[in-house]
Amino acid sequence: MEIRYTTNPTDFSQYGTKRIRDEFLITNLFQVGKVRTVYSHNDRVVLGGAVPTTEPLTLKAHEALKTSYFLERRELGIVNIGNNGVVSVDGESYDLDTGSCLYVGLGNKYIQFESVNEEEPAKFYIVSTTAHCTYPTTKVDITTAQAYELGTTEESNQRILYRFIHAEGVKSCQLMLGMTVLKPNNMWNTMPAHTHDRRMEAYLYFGLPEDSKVFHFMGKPDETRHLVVSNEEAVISPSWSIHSGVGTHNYTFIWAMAGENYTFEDMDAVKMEDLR
Ligand SMILES: O=C(O)C(=O)C[C@H](O)C(=O)CO
Ligand SMILES: [Zn+2]
Repeated sequence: MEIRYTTNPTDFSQYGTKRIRDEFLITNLFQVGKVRTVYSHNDRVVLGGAVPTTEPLTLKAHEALKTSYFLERRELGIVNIGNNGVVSVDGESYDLDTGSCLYVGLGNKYIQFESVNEEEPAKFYIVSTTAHCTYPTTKVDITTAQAYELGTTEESNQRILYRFIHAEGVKSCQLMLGMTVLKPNNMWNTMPAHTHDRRMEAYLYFGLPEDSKVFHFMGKPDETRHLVVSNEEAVISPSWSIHSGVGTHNYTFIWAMAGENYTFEDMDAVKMEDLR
C-alpha cells in the first residue's frame, strides 16, 4: 500500500510538474495478477485496482491500517472497468459485468476478485472510506442508477452523470460514487468548475486510446495547474481544488467523494471570470 499525505494549497502553488504528479496522480493502478492500493490522507480514502487472471485475488488489510481485515473500520465501492468478473463477499458471489458497481459495507471479512475469462480479465477499481455502521452490500449499474443529462454541444460537454452510491441510491456511511460518460464528440467534464471544501474527490479516467490524454485541471480556482493523465490513471483532488478535465479523445470517468457531509449537490460554484 502506498501512502500519500495531504497538501496545503499555499504550498501547492510552488509545486512543479513532477511534484504535482507525485502527489496527485496515480499511475499503474491496474497491474495484472495484483491488488494495488494507495492510501490518501485526504479524508483517509483508499483507492485501488485489482486485475485477477488465473488466480482469484483477495483484498487484505495492510499493516498501515492496523486492523485484522480490510473492512473492519471501512466501507468499499467496486466498479469493474474491464471484462466480466465476479466479486465474492464473505462467500456470496456477485457477477460484475463491465461498468457494474458493488457497494460492500463495514464488517465484511473476505473480499475476493475473479475474472470470468483469464485471457480477458476484469479490472476492478476500488474506493474505500472509513465507516461507522453497516449498510447492505448492493449492486448497481447504469441501468438502475439515477442518471442526469448534463452539458451542451456548444460547450463540448454533453454527458450523462450516473450516481451509484449516494443518499438517494445505494446508501453508505460517507462514500459517494458514480460514473460520468461523455457523449461522442464531447471532451469537457465539470466546467464551469466547482470545489467542495467539505469533501475530497477522486477521478479515474478510462476509455481513452493509448496515445490520447486528458488534461485534468486542479488547484485553487485563482491558481490552477494541470495534470496530463493517461488511460486508467486516477487523480486525487483535495477539498480546496477544482477538478475538471478536457480530453484529446472522448472518455469516461468514475468520481468518488468522502468527507464532512453526504450531499452531492453541496458544491461551491466557480465563476468563469474567477479562474486563473
Ligand atoms: O461531469 C461532471 O460534472 C461530474 O461528474 C462532476 C463530479 O460528479 C463532481 O465533481 C461531483 O462533485
Ligand atoms: Zn466535485
